[in-house]
Amino acid sequence: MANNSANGDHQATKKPPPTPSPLRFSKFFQPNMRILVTGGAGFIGSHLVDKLMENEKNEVIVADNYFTGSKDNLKKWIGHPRFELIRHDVTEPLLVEVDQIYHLACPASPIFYKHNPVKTIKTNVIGTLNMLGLAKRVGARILLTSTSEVYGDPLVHPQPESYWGNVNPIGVRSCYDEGKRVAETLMFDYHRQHGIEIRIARIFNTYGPRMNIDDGRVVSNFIAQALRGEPLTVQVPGTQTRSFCFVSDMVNGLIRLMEGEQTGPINIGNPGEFTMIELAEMVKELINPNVEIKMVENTPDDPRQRKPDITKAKELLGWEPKVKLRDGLPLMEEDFMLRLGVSKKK
Ligand SMILES: NC(=O)c1ccc[n+]([C@@H]2O[C@H](COP(=O)([O-])OP(=O)(O)OC[C@H]3O[C@@H](n4cnc5c(N)ncnc54)[C@H](O)[C@@H]3O)[C@@H](O)[C@H]2O)c1
Ligand SMILES: O=c1ccn([C@@H]2O[C@H](COP(=O)(O)OP(=O)(O)O[C@H]3OC[C@@H](O)[C@H](O)[C@H]3O)[C@@H](O)[C@H]2O)c(=O)[nH]1
Repeated sequence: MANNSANGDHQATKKPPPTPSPLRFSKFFQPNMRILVTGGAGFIGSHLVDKLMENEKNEVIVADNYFTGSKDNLKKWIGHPRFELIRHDVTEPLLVEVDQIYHLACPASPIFYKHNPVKTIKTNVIGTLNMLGLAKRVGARILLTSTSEVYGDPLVHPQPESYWGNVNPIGVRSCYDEGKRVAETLMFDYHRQHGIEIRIARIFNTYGPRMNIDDGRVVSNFIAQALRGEPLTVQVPGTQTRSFCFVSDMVNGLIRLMEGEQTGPINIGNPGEFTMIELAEMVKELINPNVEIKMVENTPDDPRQRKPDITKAKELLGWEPKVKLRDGLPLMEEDFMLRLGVSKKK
């Protein structure tokens, strides 16, 4: 009898191929993109996670030490098959297999970053080194959320990315602003020396739902004070300016930067500029016309003016903010009313 296999005809002996694991066809276990978000339990991070999770092809891993963030911000994703939450401090190395890293971990409110300045600078320097080491090992693209604070108390106004800044290297804010400047340096050195794909966003003041109620930042302070019927505390002189970006605009800008071809640094912020007195008056008008505005002491090295030049973001990313301060404040008020358990004060 002819041996079928001898003439290359394997018909008789051929076994069917092994059945692939059913997981191969599950959308949950075949993500196109595994994304690490450090600081993902915080304010901006948790909104970024919400947006990334909308895409069924993304698997999202959050690493956070809960210093200023909370599991509460991520509660709708806990237990989801495409989501993982790790209690982890970025000053320690992290071994995970990912394609993209959004590196946000760092306290952002001045009262929190000044609380333990040595830890803040370690988070910025050692934390960023660890995340760059991870990016290098697994070939991931990494985005750093730097800050407008790298411009310090700026002498150029508005601030373009080409401005090198006016930062006090030994002041009480230095753990944060110099920390972020070193983090930017590390990003570029890893890029030049090791070819790591980097993205740097310089974020300007961002506000929105889920900010910590007693976070200490100006928008959350004023809204909480207005809802509690307490005086709005404007720190002297009150003529200092900031430009406030709503968090949904910020998240869209960060994703646009990560997905595009530009390393940055690129300013992401809303150029609408307000003095702190103007902000207090707007909060009073929109939220509680009965509250007082009270002038209080300021802290050292408070930048006197801040407004992003977003020409690069517009031209290179096709991004610009959409939500005006006047429209964003009521969205934040709703969230604060729920969390404070209070009703409208009008
Ligand atoms: N919100 C803004 O106006 C603004 C402006 C400029 C830059 N940024 C940057 O954006 C990022 C997010 O800011 P945010 O406003 O969401 O602040 P946030 O404080 O709400 O979030 C920071 C998150 O990082 C976590 N974290 C802090 N140190 C950590 C560590 N060592 N290891 C692991 N996790 C750690 C915190 O627990 C928190 O969840 C920060 O990098 C901040 O510097 C924010
Ligand atoms: O109750 C308050 C709180 C703050 N302020 C003033 O409001 C201005 C903004 O202060 P915030 O604490 O909100 O934030 P800052 O702009 O100083 O720093 C922020 O900058 C960009 C990010 O990197 C950080 O989120 C944060 O450091 C300051 O001039 C401050 O003096 C008040 O007038 N009243």
